[in-house]
Amino acid sequence: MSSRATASLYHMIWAHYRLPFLKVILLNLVNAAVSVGIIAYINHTFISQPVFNTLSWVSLGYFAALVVMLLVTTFVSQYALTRLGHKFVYELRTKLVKQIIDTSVPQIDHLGSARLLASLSSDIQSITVAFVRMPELVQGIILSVGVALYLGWLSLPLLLIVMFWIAMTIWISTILVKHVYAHLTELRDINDLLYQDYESIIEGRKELALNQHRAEKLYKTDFLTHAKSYENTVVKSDTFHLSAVNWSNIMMFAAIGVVFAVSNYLDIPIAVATTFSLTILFVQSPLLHAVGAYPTLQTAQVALDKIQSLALADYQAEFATDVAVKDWQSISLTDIHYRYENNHSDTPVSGTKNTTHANHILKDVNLTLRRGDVVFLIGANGSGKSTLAKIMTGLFTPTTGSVHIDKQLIDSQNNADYRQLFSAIFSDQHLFKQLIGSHGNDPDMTLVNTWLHKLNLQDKVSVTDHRLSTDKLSQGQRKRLAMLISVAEHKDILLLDEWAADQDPAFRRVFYQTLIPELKALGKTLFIISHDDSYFEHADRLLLMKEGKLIELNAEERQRASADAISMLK
Ligand SMILES: Nc1ncnc2c1ncn2[C@@H]1O[C@H](COP(=O)(O)OP(=O)(O)OP(=O)(O)O)[C@@H](O)[C@H]1O
Repeated sequence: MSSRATASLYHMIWAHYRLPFLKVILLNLVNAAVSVGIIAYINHTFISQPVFNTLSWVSLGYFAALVVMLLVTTFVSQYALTRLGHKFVYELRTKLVKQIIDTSVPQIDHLGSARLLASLSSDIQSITVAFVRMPELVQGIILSVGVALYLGWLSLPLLLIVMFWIAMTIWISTILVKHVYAHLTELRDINDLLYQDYESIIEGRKELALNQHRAEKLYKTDFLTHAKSYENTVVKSDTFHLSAVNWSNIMMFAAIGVVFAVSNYLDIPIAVATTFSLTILFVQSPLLHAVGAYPTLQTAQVALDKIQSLALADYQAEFATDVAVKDWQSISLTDIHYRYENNHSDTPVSGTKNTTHANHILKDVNLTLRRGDVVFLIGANGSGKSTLAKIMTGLFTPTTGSVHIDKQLIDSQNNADYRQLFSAIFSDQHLFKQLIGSHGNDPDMTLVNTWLHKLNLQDKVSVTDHRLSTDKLSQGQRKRLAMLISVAEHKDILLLDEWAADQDPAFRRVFYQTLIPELKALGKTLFIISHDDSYFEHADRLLLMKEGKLIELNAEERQRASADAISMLK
């Protein structure tokens, strides 16, 4: 493992938890001092006594007191480190979730839920395990240093030889551990692939149930390959880890032989050699646990690197709950171009030259939305309507061009505030069961109950403590429920992306003829993406999106669109 890579985990702990960490180190030092005290006491009182029966009850009493002190200091120091570790993990988890909330929608779309869930579950888990094992590493190191000081005081030459032996042991062990790290990094990448498989299996459950060939292919070709490769890699990783632990374990026993051989050669008293051997046996377990804990720190580092590679937004504690401009009159989109970052197709869009704008989904879009407008946006599939809706709502940032609310430019500083003006219902709407009113207050229940009836949901859904009783509804009913949630939010602008497409003809008529005027009467500005040519007359303005270009239709064109929308879209 590169020391640069590990540095960042330690750096993070040091940067944010310096004081508590120093407290933990201090507690470990006390614990190491008590441990060395016990060894010194055994050496002085038990081993170096000329005759064994000179031992008194008082000496045994002191020894028992030292053992109790060791018990207490070990517990207290480990407890302090464990608490610190879990605090670190809590803060990491809570910050990560807030960062995901604050990260731009295109970046989250790009990462996909599988990668994010892998980080939220397995990366956090890895870091937690590392912290649970960290006391062993810290205590092992501190204890070894404390014990080395005592042994150096007893016999420096013997200590130097023993240290050389242990250093050689650890050096070879580190070479083995490097392989562990390489396999752990590989394992983490395989974990991402496994999460993608889990996602496909859960999200595609209906398609897989209907097509067992696809299920078999997904299971055998993708999932089993990834699961097998995980198994192979984890076995390799564990083998190197076990080899490192066993190598260290056995070489520590061999060190006892070295101690006696060297003592014999250098004429070092047998009592000193015995103390050395006893001490090696005493530190063997903590030292080996420390060596064993090291890979978990490496896994944590891999996890931390993975979290950092998600390129999430910087952490900030606050939520953007202000509104950019309260009494706004217009929103203007000027010279907007938009290109999806992951759309690497070099194929020029038909009829266009391969200029720098060739792959742009939106091309030179200009639009002013006035307060109170009811705007319909029509256009062929894939023409860019939803993309425009996402730019209008501030969910996407235009590749070039600008968005203004009145005279104020929307930029990264005020974009989150600007978005608070909108409620939107997209095709992949997520239904939150908790109703929220304007500015995060409780919803106006009179309004909610009225709209529950208007949306004809009164027999399906009830609202208790501002919570919807269910979201297990048909697709069309779910869209109506989304409308209820939006009405309760009481935002200035409501954006509907083909909302009526899932409604039956009777309710579609209710929507265009009754609900739109009522929403307008509530003071809302409506931006509605629609294919329903028989209702275009209900719009104040009709816009047409054609291959990424936006055109506003005049009276004559609107009549043509209502009569023959298909010819207009072509
Ligand atoms: N996440 C994405 N990554 C890359 N390209 C995308 C992405 N989403 C959409 N596109 C591209 O952008 C184009 C416009 O998509 P958009 O969803 O805006 O169309 P639309 O007019 O709303 O279509 P529809 O009527 O089918 O909903 C599509 O042709 C597609 O090629």
